[in-house]
Amino acid sequence: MSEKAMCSNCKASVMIYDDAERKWKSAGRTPGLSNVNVYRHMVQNTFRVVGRKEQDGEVVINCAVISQLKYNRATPTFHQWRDGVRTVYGLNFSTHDEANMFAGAMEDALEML
Ligand SMILES: CC[C@@H]1C=C[C@H]2CCN(C(=O)[C@@H]3CC[C@H]4C=C[C@]5(CCCN5C(=O)[C@H](Cc5ccccc5Cl)NC(C)=O)C(=O)N43)[C@@H]2C(=O)N1CC(=O)O
Repeated sequence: MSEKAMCSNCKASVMIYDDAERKWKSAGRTPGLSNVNVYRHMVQNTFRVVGRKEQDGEVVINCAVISQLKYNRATPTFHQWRDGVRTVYGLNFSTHDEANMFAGAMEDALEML
């Protein structure tokens, strides 16, 4: 397996900011919790965030982690970042612990880039 999970079992509601309407929308077909993870490609040394809905496995986020990424812990359980282009992602975590675990994986990835 060429990709390694950097954190285990973080649950969050994955949101995307709708600039036009100036409000957060749930990523994917329906609102709900997703398993979110940061994956490290062990050969290319690249990283990406993947989130799959708990209910049906729908992939609701698949976002490259680029070195310029600014990861913002807006609140202890709501973290956000911009992808390189124009999408603002928000993760509304179930618990502080999961938020800290995910943020730690993200910050580790950014240090390795
Ligand atoms: C799921 C509901 C959600 C839960 C939690 C709170 C937390 C604050 N919050 C927000 O949306 C805050 C309030 C102001 C608004 C204005 C603009 C936004 C939206 C788009 C990005 N942004 C930036 O402030 C970016 C962030 C950034 C900094 C640094 C690096 C990267 C980034 Cl992305 N700053 C720049 C300078 O771009 C924003 O996050 N905003 C959330 C929120 O109210 N709710 C409740 C609801 O919406 O009902």
